[in-house]
Amino acid sequence: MKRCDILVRDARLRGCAGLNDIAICDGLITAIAPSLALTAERIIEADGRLVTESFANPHLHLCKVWTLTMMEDEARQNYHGATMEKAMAAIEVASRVKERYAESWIVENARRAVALAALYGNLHIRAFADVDGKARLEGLNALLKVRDEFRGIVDVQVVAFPQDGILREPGTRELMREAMIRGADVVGGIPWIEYTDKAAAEHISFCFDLAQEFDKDVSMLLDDAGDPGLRTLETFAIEAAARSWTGRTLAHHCRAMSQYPKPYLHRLIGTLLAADISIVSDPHTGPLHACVQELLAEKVNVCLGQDDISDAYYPYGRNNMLEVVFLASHLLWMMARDEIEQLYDLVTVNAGKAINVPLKLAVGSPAHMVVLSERDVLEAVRFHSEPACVISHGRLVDLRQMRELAGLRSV
Ligand SMILES: Nc1ccnc(=O)[nH]1
Repeated sequence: MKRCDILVRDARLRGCAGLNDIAICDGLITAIAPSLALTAERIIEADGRLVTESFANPHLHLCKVWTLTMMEDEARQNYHGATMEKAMAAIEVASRVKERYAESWIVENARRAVALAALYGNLHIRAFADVDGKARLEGLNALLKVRDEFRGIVDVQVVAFPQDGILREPGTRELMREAMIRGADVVGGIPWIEYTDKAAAEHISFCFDLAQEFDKDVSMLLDDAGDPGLRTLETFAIEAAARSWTGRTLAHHCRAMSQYPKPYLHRLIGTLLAADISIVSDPHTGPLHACVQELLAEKVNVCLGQDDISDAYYPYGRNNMLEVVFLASHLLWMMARDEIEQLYDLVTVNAGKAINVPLKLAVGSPAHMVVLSERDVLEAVRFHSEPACVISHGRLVDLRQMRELAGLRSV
């Protein structure tokens, strides 16, 4: 009888009647069919439980995780709000912590957050490291280290992120370039916080120059406040199309979109589709959101992110993407059965596409998957509990070790 590395028996798959076996060999899914006649190094009895591709988090400020406790009490009230003032206040409070930035403690915090991600089957993270005069390259160096530690378990894409702006902050251009030389995976940006539209356009143009020079994807936080006058998403989309950076750009937040006049929104959606831009919305750090339903209806690739874990912007979070779906389901009032299924796609297939990681439970795909404890998507979202098994790159993740690294007691 033929042999494979891992055989998952009697898995329930989304959209499939009956149960299937899944064979994994050399990191790939090699067969999916009922009752496969194979032996394996490891056999996992799914026993009718739901098995899907693993989760991805396309937006996490990983250098800031667990910095909330480093802030004074009064500053902790400044969570992200709908207004420009509140958004800027959170950035300002977070920025004070950065004077104390040191690679050593950021590594420890980030390790804990990435281990939590592994526990929840969240195996691909686009992780932002602040790159500016205060943070210097401490956060970036820390995240590069953690990326290497978790290689093969959780894939971390490190984004060089000019949190305080580029034109506003002299010296940031040089730091961004140095970050790319040191091995950052993605060029980040935040043009909406520059002082003028002209400066925002220059910010975007600088980031694309860097991305083209280093052949990297671009991820930008855009229009992150409830002001319909913020329109850097459009400038970003036009630039992406002009440079043929098709499918290589991800737009984060875009909250202002919820207040755009409808005719402008529809024109904008056309521009997004032309450049194949993905949009990630983070339900936790609301209250305003990109127009998720409208974008989905027009076939824009939308996904959901975790954004923050216990920092100036958001006090909770644990890298559990089913928890993100649970919250999004309430905030977006997407609770019909087909809508819950759609939300599940936003943290699996769509999230993977947004960060250029193919996540699909199909023959020939890399074997990144979760064996959940529940039997269907509705129950999985209801409980948003830890998967029973997590497989990354065709290998079983040691969940006991991940619990330890995450600082949780073993059960
Ligand atoms: N939610 C956010 C976290 C970090 N930086 C931001 O600008 N926003």
